[in-house]
Amino acid sequence: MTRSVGRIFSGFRCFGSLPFGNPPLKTQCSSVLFRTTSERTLMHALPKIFGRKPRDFSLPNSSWGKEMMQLYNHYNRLSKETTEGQEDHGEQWTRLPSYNRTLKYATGGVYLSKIIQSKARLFTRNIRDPGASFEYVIFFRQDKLKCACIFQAGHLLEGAPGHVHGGAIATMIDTITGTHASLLSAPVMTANLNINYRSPIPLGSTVLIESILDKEDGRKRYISCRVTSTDGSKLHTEATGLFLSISVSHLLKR
Ligand SMILES: CCCCCCCC/C=C\CCCCCCCC(=O)SCCNC(=O)CCNC(=O)[C@H](O)C(C)(C)COP(=O)(O)OP(=O)(O)OC[C@H]1O[C@@H](n2cnc3c(N)ncnc32)[C@H](O)[C@@H]1OP(=O)(O)O
Repeated sequence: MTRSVGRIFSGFRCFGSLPFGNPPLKTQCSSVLFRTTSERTLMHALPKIFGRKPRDFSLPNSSWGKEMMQLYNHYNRLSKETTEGQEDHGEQWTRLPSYNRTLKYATGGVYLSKIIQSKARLFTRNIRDPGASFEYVIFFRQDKLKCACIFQAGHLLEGAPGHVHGGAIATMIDTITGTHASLLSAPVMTANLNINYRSPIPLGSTVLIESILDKEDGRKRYISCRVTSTDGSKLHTEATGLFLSISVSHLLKR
């Protein structure tokens, strides 16, 4: 089983270098199987009817506040400007789409997602109420040396009264640094995470989480991370993490 899963995963391994466009929902043979216009229309509507179109959680929704939107627009502009034919000086940013089961939308992942805990959902994307918990969007710089995440912490993430739970902050740090390491060499697992909490984050506020690649050494990726106010003036949290690239068989061990 491990070998066949490994074959499927060879598609998934490309995940880190994917252009993060739309996930491959349509079957390649659709134009052959569905000849008439009405059949084709129905076929295209089906995923919507049955809700199979994946929701991209990193797009704006009505819960996003002014600060969240301002920063989102800022990074979005930096993404668009460079794709409109300007020279790439390594400052080109790309928004990462975010699904509640990323595995499902990678090449061959639909089968793998059935084999590995089919009911599993990404921890940070499993609350439907917009704005209640983790609202975030990650952008990465094309040279992959840097990621930036805009995070708005909802009311379900309370730790100290009126402030964000340290575990929720750790979750976000693991998510950004883990995603960053995955972009460099998917799949990875967190081996070590060191966190210093410097100043509390008010519940409902928006913060900026930036990660940088410190060092690569064989299977090891060392990534550090800072959580600051959106203008960068106040340091909330800083962290360093070690991520190890793994083989898919590691995920199937019990
Ligand atoms: C996963 C797929 C990703 C797909 C891509 C998705 C894209 C984005 C989608 C959605 C975003 C979500 C992103 C979230 C990310 C979250 C990630 C997590 O939270 S993962 C859960 C928490 N982590 C664990 O449960 C690990 C438990 N630990 C282990 O499984 C193993 O210990 C592991 C894999 C970390 C290492 O085990 P070994 O057997 O492969 O390697 P050994 O031989 O032990 O170590 C190799 C080298 O690393 C050093 N090393 C290992 N652990 C270390 C440590 N803790 N500190 C320092 N060095 C360590 C060793 O000393 C050794 O070094 P020498 O080669 O001898 O120089």
